[in-house]
Amino acid sequence: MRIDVVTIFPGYLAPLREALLGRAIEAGLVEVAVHDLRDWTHDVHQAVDDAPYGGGPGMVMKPQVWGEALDAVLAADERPARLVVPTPAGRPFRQSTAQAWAGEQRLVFACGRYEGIDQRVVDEAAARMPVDEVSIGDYVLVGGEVAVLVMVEAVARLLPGVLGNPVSAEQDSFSDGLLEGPAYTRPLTWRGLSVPEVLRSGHHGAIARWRRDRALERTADRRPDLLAALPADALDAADRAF
Ligand SMILES: COc1ccc2nc(C(=O)O)sc2c1
Repeated sequence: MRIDVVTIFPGYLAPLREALLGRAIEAGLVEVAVHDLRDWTHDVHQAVDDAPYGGGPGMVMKPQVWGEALDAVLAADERPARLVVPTPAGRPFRQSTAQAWAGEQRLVFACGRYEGIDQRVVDEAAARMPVDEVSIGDYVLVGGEVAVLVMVEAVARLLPGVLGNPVSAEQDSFSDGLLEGPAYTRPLTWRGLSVPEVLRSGHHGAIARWRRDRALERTADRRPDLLAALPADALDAADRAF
């Protein structure tokens, strides 16, 4: 997969080259290119925004600059791309979104700032490629860059070879519709708190059952909406007995 990010703050995306994802890039498992939107300005002030039609607070990012930038970035690689535009007005970004995007050959992220990007940029792009306007949560950031860091990590960790243990991704929170339960490691007792006995029993069936019960318990307590959204056949008799 190739990932392109267009932004007026390229430095915001530096964390993409750290740790696990940085190693994946070095290993060639994923390609990441970050582009400075101002490279496609032509005036001395490198203007990327202007006042909104209809009035109102803040500024809107200019369509001409974005149009030239996306044309150039898309032309840099022949692989078909999905354009992703982070926005507070977007559809929710979920694990299912990350799983769907992990199958893409190419993702191009357009990071807005100010009051956002002129809508015609999205509308014009949608005539030639898939476009997703997405939000990472019910809060408002200052720009799209942090949302891109979140989404790129969520997608990249699903790509073959990126995670050391692929089973981890299969046992994530949300992968089975439930939140993950508690996890423990050594020492056996820490500040008077001990690891649940069942986890030391070596009884794999009992351990699996305990873990499932803790996941159900935590999901019911913290995200009852996820429990309600589970397909009818997702819970077996033992789950229902819990
Ligand atoms: C202007 O660009 C923005 C501003 C806020 C914002 N908030 C997001 C979110 O997902 O919460 S994406 C995003 C993009």
